[in-house]
Amino acid sequence: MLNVREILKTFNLGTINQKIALNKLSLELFPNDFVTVIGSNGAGKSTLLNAIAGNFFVDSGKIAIENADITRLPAHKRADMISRVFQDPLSGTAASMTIEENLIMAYRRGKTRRLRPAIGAKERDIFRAKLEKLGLGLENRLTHRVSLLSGGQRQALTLLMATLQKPKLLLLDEHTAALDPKTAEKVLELTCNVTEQEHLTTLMITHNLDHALTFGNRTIMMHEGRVILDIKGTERNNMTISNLLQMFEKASGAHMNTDRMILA
Ligand SMILES: Nc1ncnc2c1ncn2[C@@H]1O[C@H](COP(=O)(O)OP(=O)(O)OP(=O)(O)O)[C@@H](O)[C@H]1O
Repeated sequence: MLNVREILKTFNLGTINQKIALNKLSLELFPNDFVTVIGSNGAGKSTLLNAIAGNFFVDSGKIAIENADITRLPAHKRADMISRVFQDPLSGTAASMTIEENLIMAYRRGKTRRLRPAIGAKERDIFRAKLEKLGLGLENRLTHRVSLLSGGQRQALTLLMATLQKPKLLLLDEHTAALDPKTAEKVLELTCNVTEQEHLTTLMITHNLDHALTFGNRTIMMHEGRVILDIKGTERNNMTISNLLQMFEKASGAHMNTDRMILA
């Protein structure tokens, strides 16, 4: 599904600030994989998602989705295939627009750009049905401005918008980290529901080691721009957080060093 082959990304090449953020990293995702990504600060997790989304071109290596080489495809041309949700609940939606105006933009993504009439009754029905599944009562607030919603409601709406047109790949960049624990759990539950219902292939960065082992079917650990562990199947099912930390230390020769790590 996603095939990342030996990608290299160096920032500030030839300067005192030179940094190899991705060091010939390889990763393969299979259809319906939900992979959680953990690692120390500066391990290259966000840079990996940026490379896949096309925020920059990698220095070398190859990125393919469903066997199509996208390595040199600009970000806007990857946007039909790849959806991304960021940490900041304010970043994924347009505050001054209504819920239905936000949804229609996502719904018509990648479709012909000719002038369209206003939102139709059929589209509203689809939005109501999808919003109802979130269980947040937003189906009755289609014409409310998004600025009136809470952070959790906005992040749930962003998630819905990111998956309204089924993406080939969903990238979640610590998308619950800025929410209070209860809301974070709710948004994670919604994430699981939508990825299962839509059979999505997903990469999710998290600093919460419990979430890393609980959600999805695979966990990868990154260190210094590489994937150093890929845990799945029975090994993952039986894994405790303490095992995970031990494995990290053995594979990397370092302590997992993160200012935001949540152990449980
Ligand atoms: N645009 C950039 N310019 C220069 N250096 C960068 C840039 N983006 C990332 N880096 C550097 O690349 C390395 C990897 O950063 P990245 O943000 O991918 O790490 P991360 O694993 O997501 O870390 P964190 O858990 O702290 O968010 C870091 O040393 C970072 O300072």
